[in-house]
Amino acid sequence: MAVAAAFLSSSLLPTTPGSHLTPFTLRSRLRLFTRRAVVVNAAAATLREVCSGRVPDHVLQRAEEIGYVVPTEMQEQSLPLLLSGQDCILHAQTGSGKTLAYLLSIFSTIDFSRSSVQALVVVPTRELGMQVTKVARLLAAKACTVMALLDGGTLKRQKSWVKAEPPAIIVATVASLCQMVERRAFSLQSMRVLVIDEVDFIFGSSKQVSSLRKILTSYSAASSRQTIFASASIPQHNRFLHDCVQHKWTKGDVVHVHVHPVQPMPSHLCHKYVICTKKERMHVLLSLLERDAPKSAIIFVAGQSERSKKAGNPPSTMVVSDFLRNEYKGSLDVMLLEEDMNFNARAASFSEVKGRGFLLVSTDIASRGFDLPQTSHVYNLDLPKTATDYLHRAGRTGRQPFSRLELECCVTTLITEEEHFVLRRFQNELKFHTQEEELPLMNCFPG
Ligand SMILES: Nc1ncnc2c1ncn2[C@@H]1O[C@H](COP(=O)(O)OP(=O)(O)OP(=O)(O)O)[C@@H](O)[C@H]1O
Repeated sequence: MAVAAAFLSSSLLPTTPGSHLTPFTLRSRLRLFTRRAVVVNAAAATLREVCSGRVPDHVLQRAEEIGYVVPTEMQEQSLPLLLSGQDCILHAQTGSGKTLAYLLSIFSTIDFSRSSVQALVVVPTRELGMQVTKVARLLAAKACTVMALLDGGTLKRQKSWVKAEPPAIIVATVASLCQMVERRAFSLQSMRVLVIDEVDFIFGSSKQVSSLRKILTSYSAASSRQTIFASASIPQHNRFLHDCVQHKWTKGDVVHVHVHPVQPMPSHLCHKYVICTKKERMHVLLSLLERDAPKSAIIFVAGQSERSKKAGNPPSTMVVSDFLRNEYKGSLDVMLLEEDMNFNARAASFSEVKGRGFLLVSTDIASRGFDLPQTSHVYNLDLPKTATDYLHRAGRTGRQPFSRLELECCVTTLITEEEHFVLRRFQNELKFHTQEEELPLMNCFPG
């Protein structure tokens, strides 16, 4: 199996305070790691072999039944480190299988017979939390309890459950977790693994950052747990690595597993753009949908501004989904996912979308971690705000690690003439190529 060199940036950290690495030590450390990775790859053909002796057999058996037989490239590179208990920053492309990697690390560490919170996975959105919980429960197969503490109305009930019988694994959003810990529903003193998924996103939110710091330093100590950060994008990762050690979010020997460091965008995705006016956008989208005939698609729309909310306007997501419900004549179900929907409606939308052909109209809440492997097309009806947002939106397609060539995975962005330079900037930053598409023939232009 081919190996891309992972870049272990822990090698960039001074091993003792004040010490510095010379280019020589850096080179020799990298050589050492590359050699070690090759050895691991030569010997490791299956997930079972990579995890052998570390992950309980019943979990590996469940993994195989689900279809996780061969490790992805990022799993091959990270699992030997994760399963040795090393603190890790998993920095790898969207759809590379980070969830399974950190969950296997959790299952290798927890004591299935103990009733205490031993592992915590922190996620930025309810939907990602629901997804991670589902995979964890599938793997655990009732050998331990996995509880989801996600924002919504059930927290009160969960407080009594968690007190009566603490689950071994908790998957939580930052706000729900802090609410529970502060109300002393449970303690994190016996936590042995802490995972922060989409770490750059959570750190990027000024609302969540102080709570996140508490989770990292006040509720338990880095020395008593394994800490794992995951994301496809960790801007200024050397700085982040430095902060991890400096602020004691991790142990001093944290490892940065950086898979495909020079190519953040998965290479199997194709990128296109169509230049049109804002007025033409929805009709252009309709024609694209008719022409592309996606298996399933996510249509990203900008979130509603406070000003527009105050003016009583409907959110763009609703306008677009109503338009598609009226005009789209294909067989896919039009679904809507949006921040302001209540918990039950969001949960229903999210579960309905699974298993059927869909056109999901959403804001960026669907751009992080969402795993809907049947998504063949992504449409950016509005240009994302940053290159990182583009990366995560694009990464909602092409998510079947071993059958990528069977499905055409396309990201199409609708832009005005004036926005073209922004797309070019994203292209340079993320190192991908976009191709201009002719404006598709439209049945009816807006009057
Ligand atoms: N070893 C494997 N064999 C087969 N499928 C796998 C394997 N590992 C992961 N997958 C599948 O690959 C898809 C992507 O995995 P996952 O959601 O963990 O990606 P990710 O790296 O977390 O992506 P993102 O950064 O977008 O959140 C999922 O559908 C998952 O079930």
